[in-house]
Amino acid sequence: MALTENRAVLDWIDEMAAMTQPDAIVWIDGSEAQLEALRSQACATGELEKLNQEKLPGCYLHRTAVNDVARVEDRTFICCEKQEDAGPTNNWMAPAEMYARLKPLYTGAMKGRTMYVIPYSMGVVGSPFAKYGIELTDSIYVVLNMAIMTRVGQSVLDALGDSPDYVKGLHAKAELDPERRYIVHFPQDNTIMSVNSGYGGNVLLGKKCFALRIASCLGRDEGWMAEHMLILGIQNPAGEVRYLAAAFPSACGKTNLAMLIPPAHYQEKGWKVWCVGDDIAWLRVGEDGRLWAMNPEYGFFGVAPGTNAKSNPNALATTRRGTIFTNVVHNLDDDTVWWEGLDKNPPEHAVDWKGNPWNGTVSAEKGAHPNSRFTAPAKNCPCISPEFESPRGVPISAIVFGGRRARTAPLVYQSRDWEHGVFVGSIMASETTAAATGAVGVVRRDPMAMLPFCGYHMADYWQHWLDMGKVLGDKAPKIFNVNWFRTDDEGRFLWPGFGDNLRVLEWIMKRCFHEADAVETPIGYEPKAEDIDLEGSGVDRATLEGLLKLDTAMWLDEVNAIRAFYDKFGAKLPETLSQELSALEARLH
Ligand SMILES: Nc1nc2c(ncn2[C@@H]2O[C@H](COP(=O)(O)OP(=O)(O)OP(=O)(O)O)[C@@H](O)[C@H]2O)c(=O)[nH]1
Ligand SMILES: O=C([O-])CC(=O)C(=O)O
Ligand SMILES: [Mn+2]
Repeated sequence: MALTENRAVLDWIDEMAAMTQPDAIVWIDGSEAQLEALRSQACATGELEKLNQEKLPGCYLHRTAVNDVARVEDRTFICCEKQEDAGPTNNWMAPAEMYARLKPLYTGAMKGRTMYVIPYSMGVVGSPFAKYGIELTDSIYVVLNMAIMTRVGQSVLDALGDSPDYVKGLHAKAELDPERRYIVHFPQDNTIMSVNSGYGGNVLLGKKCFALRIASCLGRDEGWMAEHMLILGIQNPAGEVRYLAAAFPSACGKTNLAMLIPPAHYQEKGWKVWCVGDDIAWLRVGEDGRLWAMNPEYGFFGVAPGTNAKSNPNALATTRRGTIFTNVVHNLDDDTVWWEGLDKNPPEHAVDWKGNPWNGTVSAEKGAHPNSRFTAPAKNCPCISPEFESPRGVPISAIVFGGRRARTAPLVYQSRDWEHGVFVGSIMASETTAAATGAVGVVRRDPMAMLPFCGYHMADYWQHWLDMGKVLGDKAPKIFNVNWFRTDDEGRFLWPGFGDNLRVLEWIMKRCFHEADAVETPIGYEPKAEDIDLEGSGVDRATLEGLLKLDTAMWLDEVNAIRAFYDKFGAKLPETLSQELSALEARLH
């Protein structure tokens, strides 16, 4: 039975059902009883496996198809009327053409299956900043993941009332055919269509599809920003909590930074880090003129490999109940899960992510997929911020950009002002990871970590950042860039990373509150080596100085690479950014 009388919703569902032809339609009301029944059903069909309920209560394992393990950027489209509005970094097709192409793929796709109707909210239900969506899917796995990642159910429909203002999402697994896989966004229609995939980033439509690609368009039109950013609060020994938002590309450390545990001597002094969000931030100018950030999500869809009791005990603790694991190792001895980097004891009797028998003590092959994930409730996180459910979010003092750069980028630098900071974000580059299909370890430009997620022309997006800076004026957050991934000649990381990153965040926060000095360099302001606390880090002063060092020749090459990248944007490139590039070049000479 329908859970709403909203005509716009009911008519759309009728239309989608007529096309996909499901045997039944089930509305997700958000009740635990309904979700539990779906879990049992998914276990009966093998879609989920129930794990050891003593060690991992409420936890389940799922495997995707072997050719469906990451976001597919080459099959992701932005379908606005004019190609120039999608820009050179997005795949584009005219909406009418794309609708026509998709129609046969969806026609009859749910025959013999059930269509689930998931009403969901990005943000606290009823808050003025929340936005609502409805996802139609034929996958129980999607329903159960959405119920962790977003707020779902009747309350969302009640808050929506009879408004037509919601984002439509249609997902069908179809044949899981990679040749006919499409992740498509129609910004003018607030519509998302995903077909032939069952991997989270492609099918949990509230996440990248809505909260970034569609929301970035809404933000442009409505004067706010949707960003691929974690949000965290840093409590200093005086008890003050200051917030920052940080954009790193996929699999470059957002979840880890968001849940950071301070080094021992920081803890002794009273430092604490609070997690508000680990992947997406919606940022608005508050009544006080400052920039406020809220996390529209309700859970974490985190990278499993590398997560362990030392690197990220908070993330690990978060995954110990109510979590769905995808494409990790199933340890048959005690019915738990394992992944590379969890500990040094890979299980002997296990099943790998492909579903094959696997013996971790002898196998040369990885047991978990490098992009295997956990879907865990945010409330499980031991350091979840008391402001997590605050409808207005938290005030942001610093914005931090970062990526994986083996050489060029120093450990940290501060931009000269907002405009220069936008430039710093626009020139971000990072070595690619397993979070998207394609080669790993290749340097690519990933402006503001939004290359795969910006729903419109990237140069217009940069202009939007510049415009936001004008509105914020002297209340704008300070903008920084970090790089935890610099390596020595043998390819070893020079910086310990993880909890030790707080040493850098401390300097960043002090800069925002005029409590620390800096050295001016051609690329921006860097810390004096003595202003980074190294006590207990295992890093010596010489190494730190190396981490902060600039190679002018390398940066001049970088200038050329940036110019070539900027050329792609033609006349739309904001004048301010080309001026910033020339100014950087002049300072380097
Ligand atoms: N060397 C080093 N590795 C790190 C650090 N932080 C995270 N990593 C590794 O980077 C990988 C990805 O980290 P995450 O925190 O999951 O990345 P993310 O940005 O949240 O990724 P998405 O969920 O794809 O957006 C993991 O294998 C981590 O172990 C760090 O400070 N130093
Ligand atoms: O969307 C996904 O698949 C996971 C994610 O957070 C990212 O890739 O940034
Ligand atoms: Mn992400």
